Amino acid sequence: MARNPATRLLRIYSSQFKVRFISSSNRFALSCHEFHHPSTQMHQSLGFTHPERIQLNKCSSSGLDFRVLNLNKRFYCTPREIGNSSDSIVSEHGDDNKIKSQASASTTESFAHVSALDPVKLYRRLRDGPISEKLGLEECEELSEIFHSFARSGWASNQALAIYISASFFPTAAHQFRNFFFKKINRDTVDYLLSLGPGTQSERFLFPIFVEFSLEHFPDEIKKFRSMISSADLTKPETWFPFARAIKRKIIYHCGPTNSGKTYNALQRFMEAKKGIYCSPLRLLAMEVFDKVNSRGVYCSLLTGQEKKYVPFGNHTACTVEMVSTEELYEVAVIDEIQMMSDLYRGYAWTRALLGLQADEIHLCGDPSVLSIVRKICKETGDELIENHYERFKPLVVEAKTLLGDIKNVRSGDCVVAFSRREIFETKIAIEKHTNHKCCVIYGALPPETRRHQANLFNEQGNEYDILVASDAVGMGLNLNIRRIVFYNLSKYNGDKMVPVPASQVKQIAGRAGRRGSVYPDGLTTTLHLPDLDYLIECLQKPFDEITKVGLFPFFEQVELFAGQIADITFSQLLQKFSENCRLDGYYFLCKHDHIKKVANMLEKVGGMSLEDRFNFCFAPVNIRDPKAMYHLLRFAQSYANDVPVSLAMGVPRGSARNDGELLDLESKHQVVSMYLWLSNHFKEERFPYVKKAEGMAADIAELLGESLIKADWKPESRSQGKRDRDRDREEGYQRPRSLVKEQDKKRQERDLESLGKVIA
Ligand SMILES: Nc1ncnc2c1ncn2[C@@H]1O[C@H](COP(=O)(O)OP(=O)(O)OP(=O)(O)O)[C@@H](O)[C@H]1O
Ligand SMILES: [Mg+2]
Repeated sequence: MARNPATRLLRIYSSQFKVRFISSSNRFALSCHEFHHPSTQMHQSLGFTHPERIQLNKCSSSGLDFRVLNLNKRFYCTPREIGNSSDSIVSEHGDDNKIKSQASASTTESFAHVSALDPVKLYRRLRDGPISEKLGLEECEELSEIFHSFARSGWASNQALAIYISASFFPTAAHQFRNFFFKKINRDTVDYLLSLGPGTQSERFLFPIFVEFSLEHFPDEIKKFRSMISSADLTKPETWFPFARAIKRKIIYHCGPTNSGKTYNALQRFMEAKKGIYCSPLRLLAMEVFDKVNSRGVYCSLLTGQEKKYVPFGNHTACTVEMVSTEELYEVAVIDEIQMMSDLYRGYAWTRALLGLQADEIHLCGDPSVLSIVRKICKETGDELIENHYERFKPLVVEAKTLLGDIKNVRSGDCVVAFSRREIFETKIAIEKHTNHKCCVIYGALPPETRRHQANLFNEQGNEYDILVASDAVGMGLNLNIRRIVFYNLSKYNGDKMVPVPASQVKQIAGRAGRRGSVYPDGLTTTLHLPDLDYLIECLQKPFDEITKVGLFPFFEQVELFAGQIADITFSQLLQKFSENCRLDGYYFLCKHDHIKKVANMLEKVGGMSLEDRFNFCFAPVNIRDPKAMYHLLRFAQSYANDVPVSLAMGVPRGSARNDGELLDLESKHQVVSMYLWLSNHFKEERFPYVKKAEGMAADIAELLGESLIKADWKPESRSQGKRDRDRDREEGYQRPRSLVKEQDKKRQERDLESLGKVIA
């Protein structure tokens, strides 16, 4: 009669161990205070110390599989090994592959067939089989560990998306799967799973069974998630614009570095066309084109988020890229600064313009970084692509001498670029105090009108305003009379910490110097501090990175469709869910929208707003770090939702600013007025009856700001920068404006004058 292996084992082991037989089945628990080492060899090889806790996972005619719990190691003994009491060899299932394979070779005999089973069959066998016999405590523990690891597996959760098990539902599904398993598992499967242990192997084994289980148990969840996913489908964005697809478009990519005539050439075609649209990255640039084109006798209207200037009989429009219509037909469209498709926040506007414009000819102007992705897009859209490559009119020369850390070394025609408002004002004040130069100032928070005024003041020859102090706001496309760009520093605050300014941005800013047609056709660039020079040179020499993804953002209709799948959720949560679940093709990314979510959160307080109004309000141009501006936006939304005329309820100061606080207040007030104008252009105009008043206020504030900047000789503050700078000063010991410097200091000083006169193409 075949002996029960357990009994045999017990007997064999009895000669070596003192074993307490706990389970009535062939599963054991040995507690090690009763464990005696069978031989010195075993004792040495395992290094057991008393007391040990042993769990026997498996004992059959093929051998003994057990785990030393307090070592958390698994071992396997073959019957021969077990039987040979004097030479007991115990193999460890662990890091040692040799031992592992020896173990699994033995395992093969008993339960390896489980791994070869078709998961569908295995699942059905489990499902239709009897309720499983009770598992031992230790076995339960280990199985639990395996399932726990499965439920937390990123791989499994990711794979589950393919059968429409969402990432948020996956842990629940995995838990129910575990319960099912515990109820229905059979001995071989337990043994096999235990032999795999928690981790990759068991996950790979369990997953197909999980799929079968899920398909049968969660049809509703799967259906729901499937329709949610299909409503958050952002794949194939080229199919969103069937009218553009119906046109055989000719795309001309004007590809080259700054100051190479890209925009100029595109605008030539724009002006020749019967009907044209120019899409600008900035209001200021749209205004510049609007002026230039009209001055050439081509009637051109202006359309930005804030202003509509219709020129009678005009068939041309200069607009900001966000405002471009994909419904109108044009002969020629120009999309300037096309590399902005990859912008993390605003990229979607360029992508939409490229995919959706209904134009016979589309001129793209930009650096080469998105050329290969534009090629791919044109393949998908079926458009013809023509590439025109450009070189800089004049080389940009790096002055290796730098300003030697002394701002007094500025010269007429210099533009000093700094990356914070505080540094801009500090520089302006220092220059005006220590030299005979006067400064114009351009930075992002200034209204475009004021920036334009400052730019004109600087561009005009024969006045004392011959230095420009600016932020990276001068970086894009503008044509200024700059002889030399001087980088005050080359690092900036990214909202979290100081980081080096990206090379592409450095190139773009430096490219403002020596524009063709300006009074200084030879461009120079340098840094204030010598140690920053190498980084400047490095940036200018660096080839353009190839962009691999461009931005997308859903239309309202897509968000609405998605919202239909989910009940009782705030708008900000809805956006979050959308971003978690949306599907995108390989070379698209979903644009960041944290600022939109912040506004959405604030607007939660406003009841009675339709989803569409909410969506559109969230795009209003507001500085989310400016509490005053946020307060006014909330007020506008409340009035709008309550169906009462939206009032401005804000006064304009009588005179120009006398200190930085007042200057900040003017900036902030202009932003509120600008927001009002934007809303009036995006919602029913009759609900915003004070547009005229707002336009007047915007002009007055812009003028006051201009006057204030000319007078400004006070120490700058800033809404958030002040605190940040204080924190930074505390942390790092403020000596002078940060630069990249500290780390690379010594190395660079050695090389400084070597690169004198270095010419960068
Ligand atoms: N063929 C030309 N004749 C006269 N002026 C030109 C010509 N091409 C370009 N320019 C002038 O050269 C300057 C730079 O040209 P443009 O603005 O087109 O450069 P860009 O390559 O678009 O630069 P960025 O990348 O900085 O936008 C402009 O003032 C433009 O008017
Ligand atoms: Mg340009």
